[in-house]
Amino acid sequence: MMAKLFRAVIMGPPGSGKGTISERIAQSFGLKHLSSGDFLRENIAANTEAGVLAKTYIERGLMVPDHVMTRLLLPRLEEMTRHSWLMDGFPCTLTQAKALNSTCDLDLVISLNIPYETLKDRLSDRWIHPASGRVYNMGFNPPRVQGRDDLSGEPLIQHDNDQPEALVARLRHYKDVAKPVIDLYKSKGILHTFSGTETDKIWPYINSLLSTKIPSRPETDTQHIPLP
Ligand SMILES: Nc1ncnc2c1ncn2[C@@H]1O[C@H](COP(=O)(O)OP(=O)(O)OP(=O)(O)O)[C@@H](O)[C@H]1O
Ligand SMILES: O=c1ccn([C@@H]2O[C@H](COP(=O)(O)OP(=O)(O)O)[C@@H](O)[C@H]2O)c(=O)[nH]1
Repeated sequence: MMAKLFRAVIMGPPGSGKGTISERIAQSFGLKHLSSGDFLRENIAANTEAGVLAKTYIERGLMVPDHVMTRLLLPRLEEMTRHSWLMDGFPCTLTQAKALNSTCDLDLVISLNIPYETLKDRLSDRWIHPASGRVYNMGFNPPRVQGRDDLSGEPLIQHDNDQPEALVARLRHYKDVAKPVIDLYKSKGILHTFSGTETDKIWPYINSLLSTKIPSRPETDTQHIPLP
């Protein structure tokens, strides 16, 4: 008999380790790691109508409007009827959370609470492979060849909005928009918050929580796939 499907969301400010932890969860528990950022990048690369629109916001360092995000993501999530998944980067706002709520019942929400100094240090040293969204950090998980993506060998870049000058505003914005979302999930009794400065120390707690919720691996495919 197939195990019950599991739906989870991971939230946290920029640099809190959502992508890093999502990869570990995907590998350990066989959930599909869905990333709003990867999905937007794919739509931009494919020049879809929504992708072209989203690009105009992302290029200016702005969030993509709620109606564009929900129109893009919800139909894709509805198609994922046979998979357990972990969503990273969505919902970001209360409007997005309410829209997601009307589409599916979440089992669990992970919220990461990481000190500002840690976020600043990590992001000022974050290197990204733009085509895939793979992230590196020169201390924590450096690429095999400096400045190059491990799989494609293509150059890595840094985002201007990861630098300390832009970070304060991004964090303030995150706090404002995330608070009502966190309150919503708290009131539903599905919110689990993890605090700390190192993913390696937080990970065992997340791992043991998920082990109580997902008794056996629901699927064998451990690949990180962007949404179909
Ligand atoms: N749920 C969302 N709502 C609105 N805009 C979004 C959402 N998810 C992603 N975006 C947009 O896509 C961009 C890229 O997202 P992505 O999550 O890859 O990177 P990011 O902004 O560097 O986030 P983080 O620093 O948390 O990893 C964001 O900067 C934002 O403009
Ligand atoms: O314990 C950790 C976890 C993450 N990172 C790095 O911090 C940056 C932000 O992590 P991620 O992209 O996973 O965070 P997100 O923005 O998705 O929350 C990346 O360069 C990671 O390599 C780190 O240095 N130490």
